[in-house]
Amino acid sequence: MKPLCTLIVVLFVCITSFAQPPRIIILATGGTIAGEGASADRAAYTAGKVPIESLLKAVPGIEKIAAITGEQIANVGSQDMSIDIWLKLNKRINEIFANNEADGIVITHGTDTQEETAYFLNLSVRSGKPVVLTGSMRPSTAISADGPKNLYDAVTVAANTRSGGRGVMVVFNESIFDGRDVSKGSTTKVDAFRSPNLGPIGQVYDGKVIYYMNPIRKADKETPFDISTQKVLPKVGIAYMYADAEAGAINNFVKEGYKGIIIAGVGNGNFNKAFYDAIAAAVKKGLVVVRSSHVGSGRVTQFDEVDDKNLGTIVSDDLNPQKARILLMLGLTQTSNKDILQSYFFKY
Ligand SMILES: NC(=O)C[C@H](N)C(=O)O
Repeated sequence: MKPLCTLIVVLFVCITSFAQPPRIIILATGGTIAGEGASADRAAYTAGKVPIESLLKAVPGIEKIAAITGEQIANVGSQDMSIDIWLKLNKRINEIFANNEADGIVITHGTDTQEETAYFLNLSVRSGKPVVLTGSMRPSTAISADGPKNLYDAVTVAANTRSGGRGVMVVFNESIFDGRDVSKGSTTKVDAFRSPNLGPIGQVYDGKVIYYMNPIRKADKETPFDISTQKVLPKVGIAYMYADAEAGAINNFVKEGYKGIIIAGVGNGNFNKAFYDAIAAAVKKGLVVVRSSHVGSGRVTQFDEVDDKNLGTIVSDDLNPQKARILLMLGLTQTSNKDILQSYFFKY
């Protein structure tokens, strides 16, 4: 009789836990998805106005995918995204997963800096559970606003059991992107995101999630970037190289006490003599200088036209300058050893 009772209890627990819908928490930060304008076009709209409760009301059927709760972390246009908000997001996400409050998280976010937040969280969230960012290109008050569909798709992806262990993702216009490679590729179009080195890792279509690949460059549970006690991050600036550029930005970063500089170089992370001399001086002063490129895709490789050994620079691999800045800021919270920092750029 006893084993039979145990079996019945186990079956009951299994059935009731299977019957539970996935629990998704939406962390809202603002953006055009929460944008509001006076007319049905995009003229003079303001990003980051509408609260998460109203965004959810505009998505019919979303309650059938998951048990959803919303929290307002911030309400800004993502041009005003800040390290403060990043640290707040990181803390709340790690807390949600540590306390088993949700099976997945969706973050609504402006598109301008969405790729940066996605990569920051890809490096710093201590969990393999799904974290998905989304947003929109048209404000909530515009004709054919794309926010409700993107939010529906993002929740669909976050609630899917196959979405775990793929790092932080961006879901936009029915594509699923790896948070490391994704980049904004159009200033205005609804199809705003690209993954310049990989392509999308999957698709979400009519409520179905299909994956084509699994990103391996992610930090997940083993992240070395524990920033739970961090109030600020080491300052890292970006200097943009172009024909006949002067090195004022680099010299200013040194003067202002920055700890690192990313060079948004031309081609394979190249720069002119003015940059070379300023970089050499910055490295002598102890700043970590990383060569990246503003080309938009491809790797920056070591020891080609620039002698990194002699100059004391390291390379970003295929991270664009704004993502290289994030990895260097997080890396510098752990070490200032250039070999270790370079190994981060080849690993993450
Ligand atoms: N489409 C958008 O979300 C653009 C807006 N400036 C933002 O990043 O918040």
